[in-house]
This record gives sequence, structure tokens and C-alpha cells, in this order.
Amino acid sequence: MDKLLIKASKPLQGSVRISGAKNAALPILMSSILADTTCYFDNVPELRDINTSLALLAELGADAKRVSGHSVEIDPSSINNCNASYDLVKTMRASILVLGPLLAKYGEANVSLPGGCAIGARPVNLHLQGLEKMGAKIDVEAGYIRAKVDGRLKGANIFMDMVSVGATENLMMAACLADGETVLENAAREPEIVDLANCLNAMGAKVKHAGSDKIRIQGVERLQGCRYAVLPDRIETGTFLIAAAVTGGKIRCENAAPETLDAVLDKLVMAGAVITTGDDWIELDMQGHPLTSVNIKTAPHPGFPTDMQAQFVALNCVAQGTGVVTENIFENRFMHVPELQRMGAKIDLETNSAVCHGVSSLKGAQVMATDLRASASLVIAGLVAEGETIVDRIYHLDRGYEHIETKLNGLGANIQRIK
Ligand SMILES: CC(=O)N[C@H]1[C@@H](OP(=O)(O)OP(=O)(O)OC[C@H]2O[C@@H](n3ccc(=O)[nH]c3=O)[C@H](O)[C@@H]2O)O[C@H](CO)[C@@H](O)[C@@H]1O
Ligand SMILES: C=C(OP(=O)(O)O)C(=O)O
Repeated sequence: MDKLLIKASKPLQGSVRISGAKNAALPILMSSILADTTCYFDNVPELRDINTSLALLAELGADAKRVSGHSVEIDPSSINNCNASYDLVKTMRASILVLGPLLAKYGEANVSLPGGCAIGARPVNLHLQGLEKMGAKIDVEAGYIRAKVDGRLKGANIFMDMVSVGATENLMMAACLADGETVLENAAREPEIVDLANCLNAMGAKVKHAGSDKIRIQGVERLQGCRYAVLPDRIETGTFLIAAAVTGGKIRCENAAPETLDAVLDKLVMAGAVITTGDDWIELDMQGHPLTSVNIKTAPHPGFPTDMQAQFVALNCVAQGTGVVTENIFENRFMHVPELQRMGAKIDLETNSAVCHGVSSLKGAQVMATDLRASASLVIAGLVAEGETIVDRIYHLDRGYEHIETKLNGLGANIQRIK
């Protein structure tokens, strides 16, 4: 199993190209199921989750392939199977996003339940209740969601009693081919939802007000393939900015989307960074500025993203003062804390808050990656720890960060992938 060997880094310097967003690319790939003809997607990151999605679409019968580095071509016209098997679904929760499109286009879907995972139980009740409201009959048996509808799904008014990114995406995709209008209330407002809506509209869908908490979708009979480029990854961007901040460096993220990162950039400024932005770039300068702890409370967009929580815990570990990080989205998303403690971090866990007391230095250690963003926080800590840090189980990182060690080394880090 691959590991990362990280040596203490000098201040990061230079520029790094941000990849397409994993969390936008995944639903966008799944949306191709709805189209009659070939979809061409650009700025698709090279990630394990993207390969899993292509394998899943191929299992359904689509002709799904990467045609060059960041471009993917999916011809859905050969789909002849509506079963998403446990073997693929268990490796990637976003597989649940085939449910809405398969049901809307083919009238049936059998999708393995994704199960619990490291960061929390992550139930799918909102996805199922919304589809039932649109006329689907759903049974959950033997670990599979078995969904059917006679004819087309029917447009419906759906109020989701929690804000869910995945449920909003699944229901928005299903509603595109439903008969009549669907209104999604208390919808998630993440930039990735807007990106998916833009892609669906490029296929001929009629989705309005994505990015607000009330999305209106007028169903159409057919959708066609399109060409669409995925939004830049705001979480990858934020992760690199923090890596530069903790090393006291100065970096520029190119091909970024600053407008998607307001909450994160505000916290970086509070931590002492000088941030400058342009249309598609963000520069962070931490040279000569002391790093100060920040308080964080995660919340649905436009609040502070849970996917940046672990990285800010790492920042607080080496900042001046005490910062309290409160996780409000997932019930078990502090698995990085014991690993950071092994590196000398002073953190007290109090229910859903991590109280981080900054220390002047961390010590390199052998640590275990437990989930995607927890892994990123260990890499950040490794950059500033004395000596060597070995991060084990980095398959989590490869799920969501494209060539992370190559990109960080391009900024002056010293990271090796070892067996
Ligand atoms: C591929 C992708 O885009 N993943 C992102 C997506 O995950 P995902 O879409 O799975 O996360 P959700 O927004 O659905 O989850 C938010 C909260 O709602 C709960 N919930 C969700 C659905 C449901 O039917 N019932 C229910 O109770 C979840 O357990 C969680 O506590 O949004 C999360 C929250 O921003 C991010 O951390 C993930 O990176
Ligand atoms: C939790 C994440 O992803 P997923 O929903 O794919 O598990 C993440 O991107 O941080």
C-alpha cells in the first residue's frame, strides 16, 4: 500500500494549477445517464473516484472513457442495465447519484446502499423520500435500493428537512425528465449544485434558481449530450492555500474560482494571510505574518465547508493562540485529531468541537490517513513537522486530490510516494 514520506518544508513558493472539482465532476458524470447522445466533459480531474464513476457507468452499459488527460466522453445510448453493484458502490458514496437519473430515464434502478463510512452514518432517506414523492415505488432489501416507476416520474413539491448536497443533486437530475414542475425546497446551495444545473441546462434541461434554497425544474421529455467543463475544485484550492500558510510561504492558485471560497478566504485573512484574487486566481502571502488561530463552525454553503475543517484543525495546531473548530455536518469527522496528537498537537475534543492550542512545532511521526480530508490535514502537518512524517493509507487522498505530492513538490515541498 502506498504511503507518503514527508520532510519538513521550506516556505512554499510559486504557482499551482487547480484541478476540476471532484464534487462537481461526480454528479456531472452521472448526469450523462439522462442524455440520449454523447456527453463530452472537460476539466475532469484524474482521481480514483472519477475512475470508479467511469467503471460504474460502464457497468450500466454506457461507453464511458477518458479521451485525454482531463477530458471524458460518455455515450449513454448503450445503457442496458440498471444495477449498480455493491462492489463499486462501497468504494464511493457518490455512486448513489445514479439512482435519480436511472429511475427518470429507464423507470427502474437497483442501487446498492452505500453504507456507513468513516465520517458518519450518512443515510439516504432524503433521496428516497423525494423520489417517492415523484411517484417512485421504493423497497430497500438485501442491502439494495430497488426503485421503479410506471411511466414517467411526476413533478412534485419536495421539502427536504435537512440540507443535503447529494439529495438535492439526485432529485434535481430526476426532475429534469419528470412530467411537470418540481420545486426543491431547503435545497443545498453549494457551487457544485450550480455547476450541475448549468451542465443539465446545457443538455436541454430547464433548471432555475440553482444556488438558492428553492430550485425549480420544469421536466422535459428528452435531454441531449453536451460539452461541459467542470468548475475548479474549491477544496483543493483551500488545501493548497493552508499548506502555504502554515509554511509561511507565498503561492498563487491558477485556474481557481475565488467566488466559491468566501468563507475559507475570510478565515485565512483572520489567520494572518494577505489574500489577493483575480477572475481565476488566488494568491496567498504569509511571509513575515504570524499565523493566528481561528474559530471555525462548519455549515452548509455559504457557511464554512465541512470538507475544509480538518485542514484548519492542522493550521490551528501550529498557530498562535487557541482556536475552536466545531463540526456541525458529520457526527464523526475528527479522526485526524488522534493522528495529529501523535505528532505533538495539543487538541482537546469536546463533543463536536476540537479545541486546538497552538504549539511552536510538531514532530514527524508515522500516521494513518482515515478519510480524504483527514489525510490532507496530516500532509499539511507533515510539511511543518520536524523530521519525517509517514502518512499511511493514502488511497483516501488519491480519491480526491490529483497528484498531490507532485503539485506540492512543485511549490518546494519534499514529499515522496513510497511503497
Ligand atoms: C460527492 C460529494 O459531493 N460529497 C460531498 C457531499 O456529500 P453528501 O452529499 O453525501 O452530503 P450531504 O450534504 O447529503 O450530507 C449532509 C448531512 O445530511 C445528512 N443526510 C444526508 C442525506 C440524507 O438523505 N439524509 C441525511 O440525514 C448527512 O448524514 C449529513 O449529516 O456534501 C458533503 C457536505 O457538504 C461534503 O462533505 C461531501 O464532500
Ligand atoms: C467527504 C467527501 O467526499 P465523499 O462525499 O465523496 O465521501 C469529501 O470530498 O471530503
